[in-house]
Amino acid sequence: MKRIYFIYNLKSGKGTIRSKLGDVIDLCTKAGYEVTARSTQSRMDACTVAEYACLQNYDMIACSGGDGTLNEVVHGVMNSGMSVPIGYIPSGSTNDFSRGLGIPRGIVNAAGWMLQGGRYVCDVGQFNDKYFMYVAAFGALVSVTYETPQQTKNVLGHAAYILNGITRLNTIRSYHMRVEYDGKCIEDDFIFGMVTNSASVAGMISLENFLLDDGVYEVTLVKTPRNPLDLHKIVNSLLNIKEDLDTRQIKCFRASRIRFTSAEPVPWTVDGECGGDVTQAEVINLKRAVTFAVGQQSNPEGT
Ligand SMILES: Nc1ncnc2c1ncn2[C@@H]1O[C@H](COP(=O)(O)OP(=O)(O)OP(=O)(O)O)[C@@H](O)[C@H]1O
Repeated sequence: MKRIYFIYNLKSGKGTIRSKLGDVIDLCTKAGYEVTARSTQSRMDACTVAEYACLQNYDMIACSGGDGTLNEVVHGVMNSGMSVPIGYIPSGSTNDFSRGLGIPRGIVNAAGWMLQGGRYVCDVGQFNDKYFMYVAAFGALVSVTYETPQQTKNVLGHAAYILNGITRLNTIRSYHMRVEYDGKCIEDDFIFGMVTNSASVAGMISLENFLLDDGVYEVTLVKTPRNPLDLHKIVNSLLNIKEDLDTRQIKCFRASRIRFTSAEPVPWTVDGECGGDVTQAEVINLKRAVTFAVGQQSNPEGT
């Protein structure tokens, strides 16, 4: 019999998975799987368990939680060196990545969808020695995703990020950085930068024109504004990125390998979790490195 390992985080979002567990297990059973279920017991538990499930030759790993839980499961699968498909049932407070993958809303809908047989082979990001699925970022706005207290996120969701972000606008820091990619180099003062593979970041910033399996990232760098009007324009542009921007204040480009260097340590966030303070960040797109269980449509092989 096929075996599925279901990892769920009761601490993510509003804990909605708690009341849907029976339905998810029933769907997996009806789809022909023997189910092993485990609630995450601490930070990084999902990583350890996902690696274990891969090494035990489970046929699929299902996980329910937010972007942080998914990130840990991806770490586990990558660490195992195996390509066991991941089924993702979003139940966090923002679930940025799920929008890009097209996962239907609602826990039961998402669970049914991941069991339909399609496979999507997706790029994974490497940020120094960490992996990420949809964003590595530094500076203003994005730091709110991991500095917003979990309890506030659970109760207020997106609104928590926005409130927290606005209260920080007057304390924005600037970082002098050298950014190297594809034989090019930009050196300037930046308040914000992000490397993304996602339809949205922090539930606020919406991006279009991206592919999750093309081996390249969208990079957005925001130069330090010279006055409050500049800052206002930047925030407006960032909250509604409809196409590639390359204005005086915002630099956008695509690349598969980017190196950020600074004299002082810069705090980064990786998939909404703390990524550490570093003077050098090497960001690499690992093309089509992890497989997701998705609906009925698979992405074409080798594109
Ligand atoms: N039993 C536990 N006790 C405390 N923390 C846990 C436990 N299990 C998992 N965690 C941690 O909870 C954190 C938040 O999880 P997750 O990101 O999935 O939810 P979220 O923050 O609500 O969603 P999102 O990232 O989409 O906003 C993760 O860093 C994870 O390691």
